[in-house]
Amino acid sequence: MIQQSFFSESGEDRPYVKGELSRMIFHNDSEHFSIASIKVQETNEDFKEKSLVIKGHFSPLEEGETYIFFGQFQNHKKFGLQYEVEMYNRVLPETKDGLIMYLSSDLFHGIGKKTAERIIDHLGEQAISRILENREILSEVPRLPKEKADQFYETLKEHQGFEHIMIHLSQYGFGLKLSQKIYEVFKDQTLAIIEEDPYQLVFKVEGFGFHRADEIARMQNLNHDHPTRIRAACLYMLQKSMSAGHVYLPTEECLKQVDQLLNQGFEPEITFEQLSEQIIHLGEERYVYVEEDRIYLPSLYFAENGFCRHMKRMLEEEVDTEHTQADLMKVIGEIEEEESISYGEDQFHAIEKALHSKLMILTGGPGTGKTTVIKGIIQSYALLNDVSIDPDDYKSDEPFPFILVAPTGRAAKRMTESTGLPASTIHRLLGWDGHDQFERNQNNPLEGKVLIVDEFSMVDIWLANQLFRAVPSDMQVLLVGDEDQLPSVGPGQVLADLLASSQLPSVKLTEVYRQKEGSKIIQLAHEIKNNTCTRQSLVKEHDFNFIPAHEHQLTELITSIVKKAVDKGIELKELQVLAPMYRTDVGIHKLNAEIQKVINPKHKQKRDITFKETTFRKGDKVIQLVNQPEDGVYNGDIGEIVAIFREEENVDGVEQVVVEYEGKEVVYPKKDLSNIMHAYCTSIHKSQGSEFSIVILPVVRSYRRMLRKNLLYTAITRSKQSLIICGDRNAFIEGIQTTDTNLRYTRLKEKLQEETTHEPEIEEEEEELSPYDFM
Ligand SMILES: Nc1ncnc2c1ncn2[C@@H]1O[C@H](COP(=O)(O)OP(=O)(O)OP(=O)(O)O)[C@@H](O)[C@H]1O
Repeated sequence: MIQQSFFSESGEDRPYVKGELSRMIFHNDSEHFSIASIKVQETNEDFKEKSLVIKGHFSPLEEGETYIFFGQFQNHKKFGLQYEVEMYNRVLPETKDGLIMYLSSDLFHGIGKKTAERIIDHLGEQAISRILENREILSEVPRLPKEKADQFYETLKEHQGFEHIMIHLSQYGFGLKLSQKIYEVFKDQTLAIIEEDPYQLVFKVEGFGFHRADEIARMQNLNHDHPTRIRAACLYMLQKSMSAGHVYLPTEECLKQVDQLLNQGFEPEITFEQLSEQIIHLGEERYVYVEEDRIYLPSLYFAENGFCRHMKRMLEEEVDTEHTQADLMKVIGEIEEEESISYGEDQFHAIEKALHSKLMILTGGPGTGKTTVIKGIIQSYALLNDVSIDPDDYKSDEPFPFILVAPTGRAAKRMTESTGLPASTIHRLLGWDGHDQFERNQNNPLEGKVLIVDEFSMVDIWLANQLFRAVPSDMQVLLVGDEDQLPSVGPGQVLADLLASSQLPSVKLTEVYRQKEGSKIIQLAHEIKNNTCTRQSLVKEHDFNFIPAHEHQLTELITSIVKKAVDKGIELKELQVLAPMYRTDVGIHKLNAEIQKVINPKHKQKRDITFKETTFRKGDKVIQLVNQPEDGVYNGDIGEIVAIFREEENVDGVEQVVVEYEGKEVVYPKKDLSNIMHAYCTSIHKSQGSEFSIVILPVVRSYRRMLRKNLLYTAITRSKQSLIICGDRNAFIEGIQTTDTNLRYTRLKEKLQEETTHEPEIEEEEEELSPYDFM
């Protein structure tokens, strides 16, 4: 019995170990991760032992069966030598007699020795792989009734199909993990589908890119004008545009981009008619929604229309108040006395308007009193409606009337600190499951009287729709934000569109109160906002300094500033270097590496671990890069590495890094270290919603492509006490004079202004993909 190779070049030269599976030790369904032990029969590796533990991403294998495993040895400190499997193959009998014995075994009910002989006689020694590729050939076997043939095929597929498919997929260069994912979608149709139309991978397998499918198609000599190639390209372009913040693509733009993508180096060119025809087809199949001259991915189409409908629903309602203007004046007077404050005219107006509006937007730059107004609204509402603002006064089944939320954990924390009331992230409020389900929706709406959303500029169209799906019509909502900050990372520019539509009551606070306390940072922010900032504005003050530096001096300058601050006892979490780009000579990666060298250098008593090109060390400041709700950490959270464990020091037998995020510890097995990076320097985009005592901001010419007013404004407004800008004054001034021309394609403003909203043709619940699936 030796291995039957289904494919001639399945890697005879590759290192392998062949053996009988003696025991499955472990299997994790969601990760498709298995550990098993085998009795070794043969190997081309330098290994003389009789048994071996193998591990990798494969489904449970059958005990007693023989397999050939391709992979590599790993020396596990605790468990010794193990084999990490990259690919495997069940060993089938190769001789005719062996095959007959196998097919007539108990495994295949109703196939006796005679039938097995006939199968091999007619289909040859490659019978198994031939049948798996095309079940119809079983009809060539005489005296094999269809029913029996079907049953035989099903059993064969169950036992051989999966592995057969996995081997085939590995030949396309897919790893076991991706192959599993593909198999889960197409099951036994996998190979047929990929061979006929690899672009189905783009449609059906989450995250599968167009270019990869295109490569497979090329290997299969598929025509460059194959209809699904055109459709997949269109879908790909829409997904790409969504990552750039667009909610839709104008048809013409989409056609242009698809044309560029598809016609590179191909003759004859795919015509405009062919492209249009396939877009119509995509629309019919509901992979896209075409609305006039706009093309949407379905989830964004529903989000934009849904959000717009919710806005209109809220605006149709009146606020049910019985209090008079005199009542309001009285309670505001009481609050002013208690808080020793005298509200400015626009602040008073904001409080009054919010109390009378179902839905209102409050905007304003730093220090204009947005938080002061939020507190004023809550206090006035409580006094006028005779409700308590102490959560402890409410029984567990009695909802607290005020719901305070923000898009990020840090912004929510700041809200709690400034108002003294509980605040959470929007995701948590809505009971997000970490994928695409939200516990709260129109069938299970939020409970409370007043919803206040801070940092609303960071909320994308998709989250905005999810939030308002859960807002009942009798709730009052206040959206708070600063329109001059960067738009949301996700698609849309919801706050800007709402303001531009002029359909919602809004109040803009302009008078700066914190400036009165002598803050140059706030003054600078407002000068940038009002386009009045000049070189003269950049003079040194007690909380601000612009240190000129050439590009080649920058890294050294920044590391020395950080070092001095740390030596003075300033905590790392209070100090943040912010930069716009990752990969230049003075980019985020380089700055992180250099600062680490100075602040947390290699030390024999400090453990470290290297993952890809990064060395993480105990004491390093790190940032979480993805949402990990199961561990309570989210994209943008900053923490510190507090421990590094070796394989032999923990029950999981893998190297681990422990990061502490404000009192909460999260353990990362080595393979998950791509979820974090150093955070001595972070991107300005990631800093949205956070504040730091000290901000150090490098601004140099090589960042030019990124330097924009809203980006620099966002960076500057992150600093609370001290702002140090290092670099080139001219680059800075040019940056703040450059407005973002990368306009986002959204239709929200116009839709809000239209009297009726386009009704989706199918229910929102039918959505399958969310924009986050592509990000
Ligand atoms: N009417 C007022 N009279 C006196 N001080 C005020 C007034 N309004 C606000 N302030 C003070 O100005 C400072 C900034 O106010 P607040 O924190 O409410 O502004 P903000 O817009 O929320 O600022 P940021 O966006 O920077 O957090 C606070 O110290 C606050 O107490």
